[in-house]
Amino acid sequence: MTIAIIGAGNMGGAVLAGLLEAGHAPESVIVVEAREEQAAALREKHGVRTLPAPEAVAEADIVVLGVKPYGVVPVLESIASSLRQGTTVVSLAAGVPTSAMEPAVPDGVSVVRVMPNTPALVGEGMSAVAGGAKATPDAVAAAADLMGAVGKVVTVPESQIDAVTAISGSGPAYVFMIAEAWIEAGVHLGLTRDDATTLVIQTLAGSAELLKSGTHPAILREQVTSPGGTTAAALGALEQNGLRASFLEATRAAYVRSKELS
Ligand SMILES: NC(=O)C1=CN([C@@H]2O[C@H](COP(=O)(O)OP(=O)(O)OC[C@H]3O[C@@H](n4cnc5c(N)ncnc54)[C@H](O)[C@@H]3O)[C@@H](O)[C@H]2O)C=CC1
Ligand SMILES: O=C(O)[C@@H]1CCC=N1
Repeated sequence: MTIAIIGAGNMGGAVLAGLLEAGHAPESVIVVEAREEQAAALREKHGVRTLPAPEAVAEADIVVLGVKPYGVVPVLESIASSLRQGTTVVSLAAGVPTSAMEPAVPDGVSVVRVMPNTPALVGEGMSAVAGGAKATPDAVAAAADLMGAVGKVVTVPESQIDAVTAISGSGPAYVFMIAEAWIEAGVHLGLTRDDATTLVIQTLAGSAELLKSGTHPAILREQVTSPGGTTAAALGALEQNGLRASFLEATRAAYVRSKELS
C-alpha cells in the first residue's frame, strides 16, 4: 500500500509522522511538498521520498490532501490525469465538500473526506470519515484504516463534518488555550512557571485518562467537588463567567466558519 501525502504542513505532517510511528515503512510513503525546506526536513527526519505530484500519485493507492482548503480543487485538477483507477483520494481539508472534489477526478477514483486533528502526531488523533457519492465502501474502509493508524476513527454522514470540525478538528486549540490560561493563573498565584506547567499538563492528562475510562464527566466532576469546598468555589466562578455558553458559542462559530469555507 503506497500513500502519497500532498501538503505535509501541520496536519499532513502530523498524519505522516503518526503513520510512520504506527509502523508504515518510510518507503511506502511519498511526500509532495511545495516548500523545499519542509520537503528536505521531512526527508531528513523520516527517510521518506519527496516527488512532484504527478509522479507521486501515479504510484499511490491512497492520496492524502493536506493542503489548505482553497488548494484542494486546483491540486486535484493538476493530478487528475495521473490518478490511477481504484485510487482513493482522502482530503483532510475543512469546508471542502466531496461534491466540489468529485468533478475534478476521473471516474473510478473514490473521494473520501476526513476531518482529523493534530494529536495524530502522537497516535492520539480523532478523525471522522465521510465517503463521497462515488466512493466505494472499500475506499471508505481504507481511509478509516489509514486514520486508525494515528488515532480513533468514527464514520459520519458528510452533513455532520462541519460539526465534527467544530468539536474535534479545532478542539485541540481549545485545550491548548485553556492550558495556557490555566498555567498563567498558577503563576499569578505565585507558582514557578515550570511547576505550574507540570501541574496543569499532568492534571489534563490524568483527567483525560479518567474520562476515557467511561465514567460520565458529571460524576467525575462531582467526585472532585466537596460541599462548600474549593472546587465548588471555582466552578461557581466558571459558571458565572459563562464557560458553558462560551463553548456553545465557540463551537457554533467554528461550525459556521466551516460552512462558510465551502
Ligand atoms: N491544522 C489543523 O489542526 C487541522 C487542519 N486541517 C486541514 O488540513 C489542511 C492543512 O492545514 P495545515 O496543515 O494547518 O496547513 P499548513 O499550511 O501547515 O500545511 C499546508 C502544507 O501544504 C503545502 N502546500 C501548499 N500547496 C501545495 C501544493 N500545491 N503541493 C504540495 N504542497 C503544497 C504547504 O507548503 C504546507 O506545508 C487544511 O485544509 C485544514 O483545513 C484539518 C484538521 C485539523
Ligand atoms: O482552523 C482550521 O480551519 C483547521 C480546521 C480544523 C482545525 N484547523
